[in-house]
Amino acid sequence: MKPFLSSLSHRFFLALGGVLCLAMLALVLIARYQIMPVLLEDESQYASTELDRAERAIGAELRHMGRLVEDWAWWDDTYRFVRDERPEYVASNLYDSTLETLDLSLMMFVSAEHRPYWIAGFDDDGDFTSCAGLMPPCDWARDTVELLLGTIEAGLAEDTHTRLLAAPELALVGLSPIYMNQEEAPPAGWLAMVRPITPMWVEQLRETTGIDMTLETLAVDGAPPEQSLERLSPTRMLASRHVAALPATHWVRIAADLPRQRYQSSLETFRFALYWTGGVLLVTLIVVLLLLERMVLRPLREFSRFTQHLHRERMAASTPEALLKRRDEIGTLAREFQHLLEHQQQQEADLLDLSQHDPLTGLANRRLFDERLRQSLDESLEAGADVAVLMVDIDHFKPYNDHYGHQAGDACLVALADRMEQCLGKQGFLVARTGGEEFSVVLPDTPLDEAHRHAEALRLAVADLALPHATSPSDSVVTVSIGAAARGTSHSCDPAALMRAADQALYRAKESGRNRVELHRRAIADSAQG
Ligand SMILES: Nc1nc2c(ncn2[C@@H]2O[C@H](COP(=O)(O)OP(=O)(O)OP(=O)(O)O)[C@@H](O)[C@H]2O)c(=O)[nH]1
Repeated sequence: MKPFLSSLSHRFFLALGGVLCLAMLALVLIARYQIMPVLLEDESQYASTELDRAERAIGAELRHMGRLVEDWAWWDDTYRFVRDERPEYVASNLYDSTLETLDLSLMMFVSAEHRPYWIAGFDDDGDFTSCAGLMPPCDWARDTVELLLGTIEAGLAEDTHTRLLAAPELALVGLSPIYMNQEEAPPAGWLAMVRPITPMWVEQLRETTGIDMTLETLAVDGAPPEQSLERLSPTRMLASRHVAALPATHWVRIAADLPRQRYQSSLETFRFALYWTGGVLLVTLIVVLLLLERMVLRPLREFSRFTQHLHRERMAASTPEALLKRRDEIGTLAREFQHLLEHQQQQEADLLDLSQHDPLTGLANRRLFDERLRQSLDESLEAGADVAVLMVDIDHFKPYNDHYGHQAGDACLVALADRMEQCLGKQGFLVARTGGEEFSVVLPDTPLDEAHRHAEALRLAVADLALPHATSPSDSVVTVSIGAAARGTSHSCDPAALMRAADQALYRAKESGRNRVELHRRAIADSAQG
């Protein structure tokens, strides 16, 4: 089985998949370390703004409280009342419906000597009590009264002063010095008003601000963190802020339950962008792979199939037309490959030609002659036909060479080869140069007598060339001696035996004076039989 990575498409798939994963990882990291912190910071600012609004709303209530306490404190009747000059003040002003109307749980008049002068308010059971000082039945107000007296003594209430009260109950407190016509100090006393922070009051604040807030008391040593943000769920968060209150060790915690709408919508937008980016990258990956498959891999596979076919079949095939026609790099490669292929095929043909032909005369060489003779013998045996061979040898060629030179000897060989080719080659017989000055001819489907006629014609044709041979002891021109043998239909023999028979006939021709044809008429024995 081929390894997975040996395929280009697999490698591209892995590489592009890797790029896709890296891109997605980069997006996730950007989201985690760049976008999310910005979103969370934006959310913190939103929470801070909402807490500011809540605090401003409470501040507005406190200012309203301040104006109310000032109105009463700077009223002449109040001034005279705390100076013991208007005893009917209590009966005409300090009754339960007054406090109910003003939404107060306690009103306290303090004398210039910092003593509770008059206390009016609702006790823990909601009963209205009114007392000339801190005494029964106004004992329920002791803690608040002492806390407020302490504040006045600490000099905090030289001007109108409002604070949140955290204990003993959650309330708004307004303190103001009592003056006649807003004259300057010393004041005739102080007036304190306490407005309880009831669930209804908080509900009103929620409606006014649109913020789902709660207020609660917190008693801690030291200052609590000014602001905190707790993300309760993907959709809700709890922002809280601590506001200083009375007594000094206490704080009022404003907690706002806020929607995480902005964060959620930003997150949604980002997720949308992320999914789209991922989707686009994925589609790009698929398109790139498809294009790669179509434009590169498929032609390459076709090319590879072609070369495998070429290798297997060893045939003179041509590169597929579709590849040759391409205008891209693969087309260039295919055309270059085709040039190489043609060049190689040409070289192979040249080599084959060289390996089968004699370079001097261009005739078939011994290798091709042997091959063709064996083929002719096999075919004629099946067809029941004769096969004849001629062995042709130039007479006295050594003296020719010696006299005219080797080059002239070569020219003589070429001239004789041409003549033999004209004489017999044109008739379809294979003429071969099988030795230095020796030629052989194979004559398929030719009985010995007919071979004799061809041999005789050849001998005369050579003599007709009239190539002068001044040093020949037997003639004045170049002549040849020919030995002929044939394998009849009645018996079989191997090529060597047939050639030996022809050679014996040639020997006799030489012995008998040369420039003649001799036939081997006896039965030819196979080489194996000796
Ligand atoms: N020029 C040339 N001479 C060749 C070539 N091949 C063989 N020869 C010569 O052919 C001659 C053959 O001589 P021999 O075999 O002695 O016989 P011959 O002189 O032809 O005499 P007979 O065959 O008996 O008639 C030698 O001198 C070789 O050098 C060749 O390619 N070119």
